[in-house]
Amino acid sequence: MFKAFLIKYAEIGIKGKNRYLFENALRDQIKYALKDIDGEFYVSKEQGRIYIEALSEYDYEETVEALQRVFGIAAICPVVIIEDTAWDNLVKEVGNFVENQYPDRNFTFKVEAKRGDKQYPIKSPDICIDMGAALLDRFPEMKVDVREPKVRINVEVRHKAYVYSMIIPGPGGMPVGTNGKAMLLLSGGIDSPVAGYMISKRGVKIDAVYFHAPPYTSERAKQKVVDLAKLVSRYSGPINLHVVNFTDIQLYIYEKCPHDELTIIMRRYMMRIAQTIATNTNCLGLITGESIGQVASQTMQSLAATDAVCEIPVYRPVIGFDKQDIVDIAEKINTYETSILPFEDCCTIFVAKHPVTKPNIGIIQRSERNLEEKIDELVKTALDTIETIEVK
Ligand SMILES: Nc1ncnc2c1ncn2[C@@H]1O[C@H](COP(=O)(O)OP(=O)(O)OP(=O)(O)O)[C@@H](O)[C@H]1O
Repeated sequence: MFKAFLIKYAEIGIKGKNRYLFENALRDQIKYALKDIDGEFYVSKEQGRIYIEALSEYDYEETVEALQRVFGIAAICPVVIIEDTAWDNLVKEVGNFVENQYPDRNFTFKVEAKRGDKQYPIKSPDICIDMGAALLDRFPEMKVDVREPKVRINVEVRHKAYVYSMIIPGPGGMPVGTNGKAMLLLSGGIDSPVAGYMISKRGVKIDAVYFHAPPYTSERAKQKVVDLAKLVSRYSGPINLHVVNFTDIQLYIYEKCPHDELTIIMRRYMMRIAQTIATNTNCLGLITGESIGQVASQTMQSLAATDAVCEIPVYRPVIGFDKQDIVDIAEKINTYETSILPFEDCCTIFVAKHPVTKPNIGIIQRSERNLEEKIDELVKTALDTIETIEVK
Protein backbone atom coordinates (compact mmCIF):
# COMPACT_ATOMS: atom_id res chain seq x y z
CA MET A 1 0.00 0.00 0.00
CA PHE A 2 1.19 3.51 -0.80
CA LYS A 3 2.22 5.64 2.15
CA ALA A 4 2.21 8.92 0.23
CA PHE A 5 0.66 10.89 -2.61
CA LEU A 6 2.14 13.50 -4.86
CA ILE A 7 -0.41 16.12 -5.85
CA LYS A 8 -0.13 17.98 -9.14
CA TYR A 9 -2.00 21.23 -9.43
CA ALA A 10 -4.15 22.52 -12.20
CA GLU A 11 -4.17 26.15 -13.33
CA ILE A 12 -2.67 27.39 -10.13
CA GLY A 13 0.88 26.59 -11.19
CA ILE A 14 0.83 29.58 -13.51
CA LYS A 15 -0.17 32.25 -11.04
CA GLY A 16 3.20 33.98 -10.77
CA LYS A 17 3.91 35.94 -7.60
CA ASN A 18 0.62 34.93 -5.99
CA ARG A 19 1.39 31.30 -6.40
CA TYR A 20 2.05 30.73 -2.71
CA LEU A 21 -1.47 31.94 -1.88
CA PHE A 22 -2.89 29.33 -4.22
CA GLU A 23 -0.63 26.62 -2.86
CA ASN A 24 -1.55 27.46 0.72
CA ALA A 25 -5.26 27.44 -0.11
CA LEU A 26 -4.87 24.09 -1.83
CA ARG A 27 -2.97 22.66 1.11
CA ASP A 28 -5.71 23.87 3.49
CA GLN A 29 -8.44 22.38 1.32
CA ILE A 30 -6.59 19.06 1.21
CA LYS A 31 -6.32 19.05 5.00
CA TYR A 32 -10.05 19.82 5.23
CA ALA A 33 -10.90 17.02 2.79
CA LEU A 34 -8.83 14.51 4.77
CA LYS A 35 -10.17 15.46 8.18
CA ASP A 36 -12.92 12.83 8.21
CA ILE A 37 -10.74 10.01 6.90
CA ASP A 38 -9.69 7.43 9.41
CA GLY A 39 -5.93 8.00 9.46
CA GLU A 40 -3.32 10.64 10.13
CA PHE A 41 -1.71 12.62 7.33
CA TYR A 42 1.04 15.19 6.93
CA VAL A 43 0.55 17.65 4.07
CA SER A 44 3.56 19.63 2.86
CA LYS A 45 4.40 21.78 -0.12
CA GLU A 46 7.68 21.91 -1.89
CA GLN A 47 8.90 23.17 -5.29
CA GLY A 48 5.61 23.24 -7.17
CA ARG A 49 4.32 20.05 -5.62
CA ILE A 50 2.18 19.10 -2.66
CA TYR A 51 2.91 15.87 -0.85
CA ILE A 52 0.63 13.95 1.47
CA GLU A 53 2.25 11.40 3.72
CA ALA A 54 0.21 8.92 5.71
CA LEU A 55 1.47 8.76 9.29
CA SER A 56 -0.79 5.84 10.16
CA GLU A 57 -2.89 3.13 8.54
CA TYR A 58 -5.60 4.65 6.33
CA ASP A 59 -8.27 3.75 3.84
CA TYR A 60 -6.76 4.16 0.37
CA GLU A 61 -10.04 4.27 -1.64
CA GLU A 62 -11.65 6.75 0.72
CA THR A 63 -8.57 8.97 0.66
CA VAL A 64 -8.41 9.07 -3.13
CA GLU A 65 -12.14 9.82 -3.30
CA ALA A 66 -11.76 12.70 -0.84
CA LEU A 67 -8.85 14.13 -2.84
CA GLN A 68 -10.89 13.89 -6.02
CA ARG A 69 -13.22 16.48 -4.47
CA VAL A 70 -10.51 19.07 -3.86
CA PHE A 71 -10.67 21.78 -6.50
CA GLY A 72 -7.27 22.79 -7.83
CA ILE A 73 -5.92 19.24 -7.97
CA ALA A 74 -5.03 18.17 -11.51
CA ALA A 75 -3.70 14.73 -10.61
CA ILE A 76 -3.22 12.45 -7.64
CA CYS A 77 -0.19 10.21 -7.88
CA PRO A 78 0.28 7.47 -5.29
CA VAL A 79 4.02 7.65 -4.73
CA VAL A 80 6.87 5.77 -3.09
CA ILE A 81 9.35 8.05 -1.32
CA ILE A 82 12.99 7.06 -1.33
CA GLU A 83 15.02 8.78 1.38
CA ASP A 84 18.49 7.77 0.21
CA THR A 85 18.93 9.09 -3.33
CA ALA A 86 22.41 7.57 -3.90
CA TRP A 87 22.32 6.08 -7.39
CA ASP A 88 22.70 2.38 -6.45
CA ASN A 89 20.00 2.68 -3.84
CA LEU A 90 17.74 4.57 -6.25
CA VAL A 91 18.12 1.82 -8.86
CA LYS A 92 17.34 -0.84 -6.26
CA GLU A 93 14.27 0.96 -4.91
CA VAL A 94 12.83 1.83 -8.33
CA GLY A 95 13.26 -1.85 -9.23
CA ASN A 96 11.43 -2.84 -6.04
CA PHE A 97 8.66 -0.40 -6.93
CA VAL A 98 8.20 -2.07 -10.33
CA GLU A 99 8.33 -5.53 -8.75
CA ASN A 100 5.68 -4.66 -6.14
CA GLN A 101 3.34 -2.75 -8.42
CA TYR A 102 3.47 -5.05 -11.43
CA PRO A 103 3.52 -8.79 -10.73
CA ASP A 104 3.09 -9.35 -14.49
CA ARG A 105 5.81 -7.36 -16.22
CA ASN A 106 5.11 -8.19 -19.85
CA PHE A 107 4.65 -4.58 -20.86
CA THR A 108 6.37 -1.70 -22.57
CA PHE A 109 7.68 1.11 -20.42
CA LYS A 110 9.53 4.37 -20.36
CA VAL A 111 11.33 6.11 -17.51
CA GLU A 112 10.55 9.82 -17.15
CA ALA A 113 12.88 11.66 -14.82
CA LYS A 114 12.90 15.10 -13.27
CA ARG A 115 15.88 16.41 -11.37
CA GLY A 116 14.48 19.00 -8.95
CA ASP A 117 17.77 19.00 -7.03
CA LYS A 118 20.25 20.51 -9.49
CA GLN A 119 23.14 19.33 -7.28
CA TYR A 120 22.27 15.73 -8.04
CA PRO A 121 25.17 14.35 -10.07
CA ILE A 122 23.14 12.67 -12.83
CA LYS A 123 21.12 14.81 -15.23
CA SER A 124 17.50 14.00 -16.06
CA PRO A 125 18.11 12.49 -19.57
CA ASP A 126 20.82 10.25 -18.10
CA ILE A 127 18.58 9.16 -15.23
CA CYS A 128 16.03 8.06 -17.86
CA ILE A 129 18.58 6.10 -19.90
CA ASP A 130 20.50 4.54 -17.01
CA MET A 131 17.41 3.69 -14.98
CA GLY A 132 15.77 2.17 -18.07
CA ALA A 133 18.83 0.02 -18.66
CA ALA A 134 18.94 -1.06 -15.00
CA LEU A 135 15.27 -2.05 -15.11
CA LEU A 136 15.80 -4.06 -18.30
CA ASP A 137 18.67 -5.88 -16.61
CA ARG A 138 16.54 -6.80 -13.64
CA PHE A 139 13.33 -7.53 -15.57
CA PRO A 140 14.22 -8.79 -19.06
CA GLU A 141 10.54 -9.45 -19.85
CA MET A 142 9.90 -5.68 -19.96
CA LYS A 143 10.46 -3.72 -23.18
CA VAL A 144 11.19 -0.05 -23.76
CA ASP A 145 8.82 2.03 -25.90
CA VAL A 146 9.56 5.73 -25.68
CA ARG A 147 6.60 6.78 -27.86
CA GLU A 148 3.61 4.89 -26.52
CA PRO A 149 4.66 2.98 -23.43
CA LYS A 150 2.06 1.05 -21.46
CA VAL A 151 3.67 2.16 -18.20
CA ARG A 152 5.47 5.43 -17.51
CA ILE A 153 7.76 5.17 -14.53
CA ASN A 154 8.24 8.67 -13.17
CA VAL A 155 11.28 9.35 -11.04
CA GLU A 156 11.61 12.79 -9.45
CA VAL A 157 14.82 13.50 -7.58
CA ARG A 158 14.72 16.29 -5.04
CA HIS A 159 16.25 16.04 -1.59
CA LYS A 160 14.36 12.75 -1.55
CA ALA A 161 13.34 10.74 -4.61
CA TYR A 162 9.74 10.06 -5.60
CA VAL A 163 8.60 7.21 -7.84
CA TYR A 164 5.14 6.85 -9.29
CA SER A 165 3.43 5.39 -12.31
CA MET A 166 -0.25 5.88 -11.59
CA ILE A 167 -1.86 9.25 -12.35
CA ILE A 168 -5.42 9.55 -11.04
CA PRO A 169 -7.27 12.59 -12.43
CA GLY A 170 -8.30 15.28 -9.93
CA PRO A 171 -11.32 17.54 -10.36
CA GLY A 172 -9.41 20.54 -11.82
CA GLY A 173 -10.68 24.03 -11.03
CA MET A 174 -9.08 26.34 -8.49
CA PRO A 175 -8.63 25.98 -4.73
CA VAL A 176 -11.62 27.31 -2.81
CA GLY A 177 -10.90 30.66 -1.21
CA THR A 178 -8.62 31.98 -3.94
CA ASN A 179 -11.37 33.92 -5.72
CA GLY A 180 -13.28 35.65 -2.97
CA LYS A 181 -16.56 34.72 -1.35
CA ALA A 182 -20.17 34.77 -2.57
CA MET A 183 -23.61 34.14 -1.10
CA LEU A 184 -25.58 31.21 -2.55
CA LEU A 185 -29.38 31.35 -2.45
CA LEU A 186 -29.89 27.72 -1.56
CA SER A 187 -33.36 26.24 -1.92
CA GLY A 188 -34.22 22.58 -1.55
CA GLY A 189 -34.27 22.12 -5.34
CA ILE A 190 -31.91 20.48 -7.81
CA ASP A 191 -30.36 23.60 -9.32
CA SER A 192 -28.99 25.77 -6.53
CA PRO A 193 -26.71 23.09 -4.97
CA VAL A 194 -25.25 22.54 -8.46
CA ALA A 195 -24.78 26.30 -8.86
CA GLY A 196 -22.91 26.38 -5.53
CA TYR A 197 -20.70 23.47 -6.57
CA MET A 198 -19.87 25.11 -9.90
CA ILE A 199 -18.93 28.49 -8.51
CA SER A 200 -16.79 26.95 -5.79
CA LYS A 201 -14.98 24.95 -8.47
CA ARG A 202 -13.73 28.33 -9.69
CA GLY A 203 -12.16 29.00 -6.31
CA VAL A 204 -15.02 31.00 -4.79
CA LYS A 205 -15.78 30.31 -1.14
CA ILE A 206 -19.49 30.14 -0.47
CA ASP A 207 -21.91 30.92 2.28
CA ALA A 208 -25.62 30.30 1.79
CA VAL A 209 -29.00 31.73 2.63
CA TYR A 210 -32.24 29.77 2.86
CA PHE A 211 -35.68 31.37 3.18
CA HIS A 212 -38.21 29.34 5.03
CA ALA A 213 -41.80 30.06 5.96
CA PRO A 214 -42.84 28.17 9.05
CA PRO A 215 -45.44 26.79 9.65
CA TYR A 216 -46.12 26.66 5.89
CA THR A 217 -42.74 25.01 5.36
CA SER A 218 -41.68 22.28 7.76
CA GLU A 219 -38.61 21.56 9.86
CA ARG A 220 -37.97 18.64 7.54
CA ALA A 221 -37.84 21.01 4.55
CA LYS A 222 -35.24 23.06 6.43
CA GLN A 223 -33.27 19.94 7.37
CA LYS A 224 -33.22 18.97 3.69
CA VAL A 225 -31.49 22.27 2.89
CA VAL A 226 -28.99 21.72 5.73
CA ASP A 227 -28.31 18.25 4.27
CA LEU A 228 -27.80 19.73 0.80
CA ALA A 229 -25.41 22.34 2.19
CA LYS A 230 -23.47 19.53 3.84
CA LEU A 231 -23.19 17.64 0.56
CA VAL A 232 -21.97 20.78 -1.24
CA SER A 233 -19.51 21.49 1.59
CA ARG A 234 -17.70 18.24 0.76
CA TYR A 235 -16.41 20.20 -2.25
CA SER A 236 -16.63 23.81 -1.14
CA GLY A 237 -15.41 23.54 2.44
CA PRO A 238 -17.50 24.76 5.42
CA ILE A 239 -20.60 26.83 4.63
CA ASN A 240 -22.31 29.30 6.95
CA LEU A 241 -25.97 28.70 6.22
CA HIS A 242 -28.18 31.67 7.15
CA VAL A 243 -31.79 30.61 7.67
CA VAL A 244 -34.19 33.53 7.25
CA ASN A 245 -37.77 33.40 8.52
CA PHE A 246 -39.68 34.77 5.55
CA THR A 247 -43.27 34.03 6.66
CA ASP A 248 -44.41 37.50 7.71
CA ILE A 249 -42.92 39.13 4.62
CA GLN A 250 -44.66 36.62 2.38
CA LEU A 251 -47.99 37.02 4.14
CA TYR A 252 -47.72 40.80 3.89
CA ILE A 253 -46.92 40.66 0.15
CA TYR A 254 -49.85 38.26 -0.25
CA GLU A 255 -52.14 40.72 1.51
CA LYS A 256 -51.02 43.87 -0.29
CA CYS A 257 -49.93 42.98 -3.84
CA PRO A 258 -51.63 41.55 -6.93
CA HIS A 259 -51.40 37.78 -6.70
CA ASP A 260 -50.02 37.32 -10.21
CA GLU A 261 -46.99 39.38 -9.10
CA LEU A 262 -46.35 37.44 -5.87
CA THR A 263 -43.49 35.32 -7.14
CA ILE A 264 -41.53 38.18 -8.61
CA ILE A 265 -42.03 40.52 -5.65
CA MET A 266 -41.13 37.76 -3.22
CA ARG A 267 -38.00 37.01 -5.28
CA ARG A 268 -37.03 40.67 -5.18
CA TYR A 269 -37.28 40.67 -1.36
CA MET A 270 -35.23 37.48 -1.19
CA MET A 271 -32.53 39.17 -3.26
CA ARG A 272 -32.61 42.34 -1.14
CA ILE A 273 -32.24 40.35 2.09
CA ALA A 274 -29.58 38.03 0.65
CA GLN A 275 -27.67 41.09 -0.52
CA THR A 276 -27.73 42.67 2.93
CA ILE A 277 -26.41 39.46 4.51
CA ALA A 278 -23.84 39.15 1.72
CA THR A 279 -22.43 42.63 2.17
CA ASN A 280 -22.34 42.21 5.96
CA THR A 281 -20.25 39.06 5.54
CA ASN A 282 -17.83 40.26 2.87
CA CYS A 283 -19.44 38.39 0.00
CA LEU A 284 -18.78 39.89 -3.41
CA GLY A 285 -21.84 38.55 -5.21
CA LEU A 286 -25.01 36.47 -5.07
CA ILE A 287 -25.39 33.04 -6.69
CA THR A 288 -28.66 31.48 -7.79
CA GLY A 289 -29.61 28.26 -9.55
CA GLU A 290 -31.66 29.97 -12.23
CA SER A 291 -31.54 28.85 -15.84
CA ILE A 292 -33.23 30.84 -18.60
CA GLY A 293 -36.73 29.69 -19.45
CA GLN A 294 -36.75 26.75 -17.05
CA VAL A 295 -39.86 27.97 -15.25
CA ALA A 296 -42.13 31.00 -15.60
CA SER A 297 -40.15 32.99 -13.06
CA GLN A 298 -36.91 32.51 -14.99
CA THR A 299 -37.64 34.53 -18.13
CA MET A 300 -35.18 37.25 -19.14
CA GLN A 301 -37.70 39.83 -17.93
CA SER A 302 -38.07 38.15 -14.51
CA LEU A 303 -34.32 37.86 -14.09
CA ALA A 304 -33.97 41.55 -14.98
CA ALA A 305 -36.64 42.42 -12.41
CA THR A 306 -34.75 40.58 -9.65
CA ASP A 307 -31.39 41.99 -10.76
CA ALA A 308 -32.85 45.49 -10.57
CA VAL A 309 -32.82 45.38 -6.75
CA CYS A 310 -29.21 44.17 -6.53
CA GLU A 311 -26.17 46.38 -6.25
CA ILE A 312 -23.73 43.50 -6.18
CA PRO A 313 -23.34 41.07 -9.10
CA VAL A 314 -25.66 38.08 -9.38
CA TYR A 315 -23.94 34.97 -10.72
CA ARG A 316 -26.02 32.20 -12.28
CA PRO A 317 -23.60 29.38 -13.12
CA VAL A 318 -26.29 27.13 -14.69
CA ILE A 319 -27.96 29.88 -16.72
CA GLY A 320 -27.41 28.17 -20.08
CA PHE A 321 -27.82 24.59 -18.95
CA ASP A 322 -30.65 22.24 -19.86
CA LYS A 323 -32.34 20.56 -16.92
CA GLN A 324 -30.72 17.23 -17.80
CA ASP A 325 -27.23 18.81 -17.75
CA ILE A 326 -27.95 20.09 -14.24
CA VAL A 327 -29.36 16.72 -13.13
CA ASP A 328 -26.20 14.98 -14.43
CA ILE A 329 -24.01 17.20 -12.23
CA ALA A 330 -26.40 16.81 -9.27
CA GLU A 331 -26.04 13.03 -9.61
CA LYS A 332 -22.28 13.28 -9.87
CA ILE A 333 -22.01 15.36 -6.70
CA ASN A 334 -24.61 13.24 -4.94
CA THR A 335 -27.15 16.00 -4.23
CA TYR A 336 -29.84 14.71 -6.61
CA GLU A 337 -31.42 12.11 -4.31
CA THR A 338 -31.76 14.67 -1.52
CA SER A 339 -33.02 17.44 -3.84
CA ILE A 340 -35.93 15.34 -5.11
CA LEU A 341 -37.27 14.56 -1.64
CA PRO A 342 -40.80 15.96 -1.76
CA PHE A 343 -40.77 18.73 0.84
CA GLU A 344 -42.48 22.05 0.32
CA ASP A 345 -40.63 25.27 -0.58
CA CYS A 346 -41.81 28.75 0.40
CA CYS A 347 -41.86 29.78 -3.28
CA THR A 348 -44.34 27.10 -4.18
CA ILE A 349 -46.72 27.76 -1.32
CA PHE A 350 -47.65 31.37 -2.05
CA VAL A 351 -47.89 31.05 -5.78
CA ALA A 352 -50.57 32.41 -8.12
CA LYS A 353 -52.36 30.25 -10.70
CA HIS A 354 -51.19 32.53 -13.53
CA PRO A 355 -48.07 34.44 -12.46
CA VAL A 356 -46.75 37.22 -14.69
CA THR A 357 -43.95 35.83 -16.79
CA LYS A 358 -42.80 39.10 -18.36
CA PRO A 359 -42.95 41.54 -15.48
CA ASN A 360 -42.73 45.24 -16.19
CA ILE A 361 -40.38 46.73 -13.61
CA GLY A 362 -42.39 49.98 -13.39
CA ILE A 363 -45.58 48.08 -12.56
CA ILE A 364 -43.79 45.88 -10.02
CA GLN A 365 -42.31 48.93 -8.32
CA ARG A 366 -45.76 50.49 -8.13
CA SER A 367 -47.16 47.34 -6.48
CA GLU A 368 -44.28 47.32 -4.00
CA ARG A 369 -45.33 50.80 -2.88
CA ASN A 370 -48.36 49.10 -1.28
CA LEU A 371 -45.88 47.58 1.16
CA GLU A 372 -44.38 50.86 2.36
CA GLU A 373 -46.09 50.94 5.71
CA LYS A 374 -44.58 47.82 7.27
CA ILE A 375 -42.06 46.22 4.95
CA ASP A 376 -38.91 47.87 6.33
CA GLU A 377 -39.79 46.74 9.81
CA LEU A 378 -40.54 43.19 8.62
CA VAL A 379 -37.25 42.99 6.71
CA LYS A 380 -35.41 44.27 9.78
CA THR A 381 -37.04 41.62 11.97
CA ALA A 382 -36.17 38.92 9.42
CA LEU A 383 -32.53 40.09 9.45
CA ASP A 384 -32.45 40.32 13.25
CA THR A 385 -33.75 36.79 13.72
CA ILE A 386 -31.51 34.92 11.29
CA GLU A 387 -30.34 31.53 12.49
CA THR A 388 -26.83 30.80 11.26
CA ILE A 389 -25.76 27.16 11.03
CA GLU A 390 -22.14 26.25 10.38
CA VAL A 391 -22.35 23.35 7.99
CA LYS A 392 -19.28 21.14 7.51
N1 LIG B 1 -36.50 29.19 -0.34
C1 LIG B 1 -35.40 29.62 -0.97
N2 LIG B 1 -34.30 29.95 -0.27
C2 LIG B 1 -33.19 30.39 -0.89
N3 LIG B 1 -33.09 30.53 -2.22
C3 LIG B 1 -34.16 30.24 -2.98
C4 LIG B 1 -35.37 29.76 -2.40
N4 LIG B 1 -36.24 29.53 -3.39
C5 LIG B 1 -35.59 29.85 -4.54
N5 LIG B 1 -34.35 30.27 -4.30
C6 LIG B 1 -33.32 30.72 -5.28
O1 LIG B 1 -33.97 31.13 -6.46
C7 LIG B 1 -33.58 30.26 -7.55
C8 LIG B 1 -34.78 30.01 -8.44
O2 LIG B 1 -35.75 29.35 -7.68
P1 LIG B 1 -36.95 28.60 -8.40
O3 LIG B 1 -37.80 28.01 -7.36
O4 LIG B 1 -37.55 29.49 -9.42
O5 LIG B 1 -36.17 27.62 -9.30
P2 LIG B 1 -35.76 26.12 -9.30
O6 LIG B 1 -35.48 25.83 -10.73
O7 LIG B 1 -36.75 25.29 -8.58
O8 LIG B 1 -34.36 26.20 -8.53
P3 LIG B 1 -33.83 25.19 -7.46
O9 LIG B 1 -33.85 23.88 -8.17
O10 LIG B 1 -32.48 25.65 -7.10
O11 LIG B 1 -34.81 25.28 -6.33
C9 LIG B 1 -33.05 29.00 -6.89
O12 LIG B 1 -32.15 28.32 -7.72
C10 LIG B 1 -32.41 29.56 -5.66
O13 LIG B 1 -31.12 30.07 -5.96
